[in-house]
Amino acid sequence: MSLQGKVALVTGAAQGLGKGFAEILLKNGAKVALLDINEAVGKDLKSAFDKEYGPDSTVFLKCDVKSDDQFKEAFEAAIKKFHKIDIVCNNAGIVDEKDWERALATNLGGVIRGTYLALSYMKKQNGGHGGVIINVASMAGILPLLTAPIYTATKHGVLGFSRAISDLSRVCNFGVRINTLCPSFAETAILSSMYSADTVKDIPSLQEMNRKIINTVGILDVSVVAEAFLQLATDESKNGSALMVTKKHTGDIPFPKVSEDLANLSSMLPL
Ligand SMILES: NC(=O)C1=CN([C@@H]2O[C@H](COP(=O)(O)OP(=O)(O)OC[C@H]3O[C@@H](n4cnc5c(N)ncnc54)[C@H](O)[C@@H]3O)[C@@H](O)[C@H]2O)C=CC1
Ligand SMILES: CC/C=C\C[C@H](O)[C@H](O)/C=C/C=C/C=C\C=C\C(=O)C/C=C\CCC(=O)O
Repeated sequence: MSLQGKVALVTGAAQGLGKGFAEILLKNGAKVALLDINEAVGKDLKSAFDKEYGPDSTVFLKCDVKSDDQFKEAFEAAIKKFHKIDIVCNNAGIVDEKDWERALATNLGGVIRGTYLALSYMKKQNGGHGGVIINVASMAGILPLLTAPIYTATKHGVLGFSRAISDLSRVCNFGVRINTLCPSFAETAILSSMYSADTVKDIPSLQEMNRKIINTVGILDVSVVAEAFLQLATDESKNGSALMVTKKHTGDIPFPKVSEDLANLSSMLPL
């Protein structure tokens, strides 16, 4: 699928991975609504993008993904500006092991809200013309990160929700592909939480453990994660995929699809 003339909406777009996703979309000819809770950094990014891609290629919309109202208003503003939405990337995420309800509402709640809103505008049954949703989980959505149990739980939730809703979208012919991105550690501001999160900051042995984990698995460039994101957005065979991105390789996680699950239901359940 070519991105020329397509319209994307990216949450948590002001910096880090979200900024990388927005930039690769712009480079490939899409227009992008940049949603973020951080207005100052988001507006600065919009100004930088204006110089590179022209002022009509992006819009910055202040939006807290924990708020139903703000999220809906942002979708409406994006559609008012660009007249449609083809691609939604639910990327906003935080580490907060202390205020775990905030972490849950942002990382998992934000993805659920964003996915349902995107479907309500894009699915064919509502008069939409289809599209693609990319939800950002993490390798911590597949493996347990013992130094961040809340973060791990939210990302396992993102992966489980995205797999189920993508199967639903396929079975109900919504016309919307839903894929999940599972990157390993990437070079962004969130990495500082490895040493400052409430689970680790007072426990030197856990900080040391984090250091060892990172030294072992390495840190990805944002550009590598952005390339994987681009694959999920443009490759129309990716429908219900969960793409793992590590220093060693980028590849689909071989989960069974719902049809296979149903065919094997009797062998999977203790009936
Ligand atoms: N950097 C990494 O090592 C990895 C990050 N991820 C995930 O990628 C996503 C992006 O993270 P990074 O770019 O690394 O972090 P980051 O901290 O650099 O950027 C996160 C962005 O999300 C925004 N944000 C936070 N709460 C928000 C809210 N309630 N509403 C709207 N925007 C909000 C922030 O203002 C910031 O611009 C997160 O979901 C994170 O969990 C996944 C795997 C690896
Ligand atoms: C407190 C956490 C702070 C930041 C973490 C990040 O946001 C990120 O989401 C967490 C990433 C967790 C990664 C966990 C494990 C990573 C493992 C690997 O990269 C390697 C694993 C398998 C290798 C298989 C292969 O590449 O062939």
